[in-house]
Amino acid sequence: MLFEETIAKIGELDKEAQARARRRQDALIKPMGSLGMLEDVAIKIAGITGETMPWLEKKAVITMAGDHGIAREGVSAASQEVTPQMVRGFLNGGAAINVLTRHAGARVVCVDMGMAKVVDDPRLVVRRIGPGTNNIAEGPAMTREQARAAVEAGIEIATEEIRGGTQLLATGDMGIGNTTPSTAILAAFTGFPVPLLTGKGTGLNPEGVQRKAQLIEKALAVNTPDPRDGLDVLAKVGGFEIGGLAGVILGAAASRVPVVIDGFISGAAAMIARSLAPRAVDYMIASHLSEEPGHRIMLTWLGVEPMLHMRMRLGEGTGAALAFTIIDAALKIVREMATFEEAGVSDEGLH
Ligand SMILES: Cc1cc2ncn([C@H]3O[C@H](COP(=O)(O)O)[C@@H](O)[C@H]3O)c2cc1C
Ligand SMILES: O=C(O)c1cccnc1
Repeated sequence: MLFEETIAKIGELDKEAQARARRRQDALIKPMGSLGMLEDVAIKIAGITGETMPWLEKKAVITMAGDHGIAREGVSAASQEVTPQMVRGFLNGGAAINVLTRHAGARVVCVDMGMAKVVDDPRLVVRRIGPGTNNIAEGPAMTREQARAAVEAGIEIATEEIRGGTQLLATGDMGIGNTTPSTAILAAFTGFPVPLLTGKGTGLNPEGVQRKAQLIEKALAVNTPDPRDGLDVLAKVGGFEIGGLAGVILGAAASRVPVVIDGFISGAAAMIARSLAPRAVDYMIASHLSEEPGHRIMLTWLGVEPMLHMRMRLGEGTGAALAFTIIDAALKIVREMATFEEAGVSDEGLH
């Protein structure tokens, strides 16, 4: 029931808080709207939290790991062994996501949603749905029950974090091969031609990208995911970490906590979340535009605008962690800037 209850709990944004936040922005000593997305994101967070001058001190990136049966078809430049190896890297603090979360004053929570191999480490949150998904070029990635269990695990993890005091969440991923199911999800929802959406991921050559696109087309033909049914899309062409991240987004939205969406894989999870609960989009903040060619189409479909253009294509939550620093800046503007009245600056002609 957690799944249905969480979806039912996702409410509208607080329009009055947003109007108050807008008025505050317009009272600050700057031309109206001149801080662009810094203004927009602060107003959005006011709508989510109900506070005109919010401050989100405790932040966490939930980085979920999973493996993919289709990795054995050679859809990635890297081998599947790298998934657990990188997870150890996250736990030991030496990966890009560790550096960027430390920089942003945030934590990383690393979750095993279903790697092929078990990593035995007490610092790892273990919510394994299975030892990697099935090969989507041959049949469904997982059962509908597993898809639901993955989403519910994500909801629980987000809810526990929030209960522990976390005020800003973000999504991150680790799973060799996972740009392939993410592209399949994007194609299933948008109907765009697969070759237009398929990118090099970790670094495939052009022939590799072409083969990857053919395998994605095959996965869609074999499985015929129903774009009106988010759980069906997740079960047929998704992944355990993608389902978990969709759950993190839904759990955050149900608790009125903003959730920063990282790159391409997190974007696919956001598409699943939106299809399950359209209002979940109101709680999403898009961090950056990935180099994956389908990412712009993905964000347009979601109806969110990325804050950063850094030519990044890593995943792990790295773009989201970087976006935390921009969100901090946006919220400091609201709290620390003087108003026209306080500073004795004339606003004649500006309002
Ligand atoms: C060393 C290494 C670290 C990573 N960290 C994130 N990814 C990223 O690359 C993978 C997706 O790309 P593809 O679909 O091409 O496999 C995911 O694990 C993603 O998180 C990495 C990939 C590698 C090789
Ligand atoms: O945009 C991303 O998140 C991404 C792109 C390529 C490989 N891994 C992640």
